[in-house]
Amino acid sequence: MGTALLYDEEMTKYKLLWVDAACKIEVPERLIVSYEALVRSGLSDRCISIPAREASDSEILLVHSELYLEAVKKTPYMTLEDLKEFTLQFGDVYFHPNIYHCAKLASGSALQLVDSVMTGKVRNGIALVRPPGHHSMHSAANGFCVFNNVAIAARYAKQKYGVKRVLIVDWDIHHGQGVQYCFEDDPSVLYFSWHRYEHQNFWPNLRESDYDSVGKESGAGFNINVPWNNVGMENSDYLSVFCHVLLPVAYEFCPDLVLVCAGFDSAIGDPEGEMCATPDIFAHLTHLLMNLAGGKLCAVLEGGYNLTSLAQSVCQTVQTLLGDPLPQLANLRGPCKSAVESLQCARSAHRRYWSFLKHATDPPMTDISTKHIKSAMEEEEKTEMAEEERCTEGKVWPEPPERLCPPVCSASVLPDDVACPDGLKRLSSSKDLEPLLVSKLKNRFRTAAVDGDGVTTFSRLYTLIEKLVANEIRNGLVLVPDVAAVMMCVVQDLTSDLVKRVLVVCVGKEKELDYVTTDGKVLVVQISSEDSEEQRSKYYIPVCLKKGCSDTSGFIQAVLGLLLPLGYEYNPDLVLLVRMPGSGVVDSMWQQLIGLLQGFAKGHTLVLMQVNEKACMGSTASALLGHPAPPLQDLQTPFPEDGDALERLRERLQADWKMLQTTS
Ligand SMILES: NCCCNCCCCCC(O)(O)C(F)(F)F
Ligand SMILES: [Zn+2]
Repeated sequence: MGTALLYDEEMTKYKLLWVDAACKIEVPERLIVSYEALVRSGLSDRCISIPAREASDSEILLVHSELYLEAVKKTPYMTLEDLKEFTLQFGDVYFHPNIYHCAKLASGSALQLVDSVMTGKVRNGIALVRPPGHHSMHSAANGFCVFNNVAIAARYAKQKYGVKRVLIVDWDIHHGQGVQYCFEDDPSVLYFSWHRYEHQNFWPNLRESDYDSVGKESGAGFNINVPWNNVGMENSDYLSVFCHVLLPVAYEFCPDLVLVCAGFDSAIGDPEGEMCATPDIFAHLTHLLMNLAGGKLCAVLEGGYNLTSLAQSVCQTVQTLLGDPLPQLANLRGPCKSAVESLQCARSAHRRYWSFLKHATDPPMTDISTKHIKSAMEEEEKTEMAEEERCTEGKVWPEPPERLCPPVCSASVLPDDVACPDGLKRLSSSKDLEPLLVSKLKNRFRTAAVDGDGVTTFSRLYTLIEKLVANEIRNGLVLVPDVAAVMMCVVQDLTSDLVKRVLVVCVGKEKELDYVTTDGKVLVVQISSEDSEEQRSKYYIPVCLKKGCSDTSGFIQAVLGLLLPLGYEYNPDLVLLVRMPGSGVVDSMWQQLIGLLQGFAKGHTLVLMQVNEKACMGSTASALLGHPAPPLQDLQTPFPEDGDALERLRERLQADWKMLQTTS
């Protein structure tokens, strides 16, 4: 299934008609450069074009009052003076004779996108719209917004398709207070927003944008605010909040539909955000949401005012929606102190509502009243920091790297008597191994793993790895008689010259890994039921789940809160996913894991499985081919000892691995 693209040039046909410093950045070119970048890069041709339509009155009334709608209806007939007068009653927004028409098209586009996804016409999609929506309220326009496009879409999806749970992720740099007000008492809509806040010194300067606004009445726990109290946030800060706040809650919430308030003013170069995250971060933010709700994801444009970073960010988002390999994010150095404080506050504010956050620790007590003093000091500190160090609009950043699709998506190396799963390309050709390597294999493994056909298996396996590294193949599946033996061998010899860093994810445990490299060329994360007595090295991380890998709650918590942050920081060139026989891992969890690991090493994942587990080859192949993983159903509360152990493990490791930091 494809990716929908909604765009109508009619939505470029309104603009600011008078002088207003607050509104001058919201220009038609925002939409034009975004769409043109998609056309120039060939991405628009790969999307399924869906026409925009006007939202009807009843659809707009799902969120807004009749009073407000009737008032806006009059604006097309207003004189310039009337429009100015009408605008005065609202904040940081402007009206234009054609904005009502465009606002209906913007909301209608979001609804068209929901229809296309919910009817299965497409898997996911994006609507490039203006005016944006997330600030507009029941009876008020605000912050360039007239109708709340995403809030209307959420209500529409529930009403028309009986969607039970909607997740709204708002990565725009401003707080979508309109969305928060709309759903704050509604447990069926989980609203997550991060936003520049600076202790209430940044627009819209609302006390209720802080982390302690968690929702009201039955909606308590379903509103998550992560305030950024400094500018200059980077990729590490964004990913840390996804791994340690949003994703654990999102997986526990288990939404049927994901809507994204896709504002790109949170990218580097934007005059509003003044952040430093690069456009390719949106490739990963999108990817991390794509295994929720069976892949049903609707992104709707909100803000974004630096036309260069906006266009790049839109392309990065669309390329991920299309399933292209992800760019490697280099030198993630962990969240800054202010970000750790924000994420720790958000986690502790939500600890009582989400079992996946149960072990969050409280931030050191700094009562709110001292906050403005602190921020003044930080302000002082920042100005001391050389001005050019901070991100300003003049900031330059590298073009996002090209994300080439290898000619072959998924290859397999299987024993001759095992049928190849649909969609996988069987690798039979294999160049002969150097005799030296064969003899090394032979004398290292006297087991059957390296008898006659064993050498064939090895030579095919090495060929597969060479093709992965050469980006001729994206990922692969290998079935062998003895997984543990082959893994040891592959890892030892692999890191010779072929790849610089291998992330080995070992699911289940047969026996102690009797080697551990300490040079950092291999990072092993082993998830199993047995505790490993001692902590070997920074590069061997055993995660123990009391009930073993069949405990999906514990497993997904370890993946989100430990494996993902580690993987991002380690930034491997190859991921070796080893499924030990009898691990007991649940199929949907296995597919989720493969899906999430695609975020590393440009998707170069090599799955190693034992021949006697060939029954799960089908679901493995499906995940490797990029099909969305099935939702993790009815997740139980994780076992307290596992939650505690994970928290302790993070605290112990965070000195070496900055991305594990959740406590300041
Ligand atoms: N220096 C100019 C001050 C501007 N203050 C208003 C900012 C509005 C932001 C709107 C947005 O970006 O959140 C949306 F997504 F809605 F478009
Ligand atoms: Zn914004």
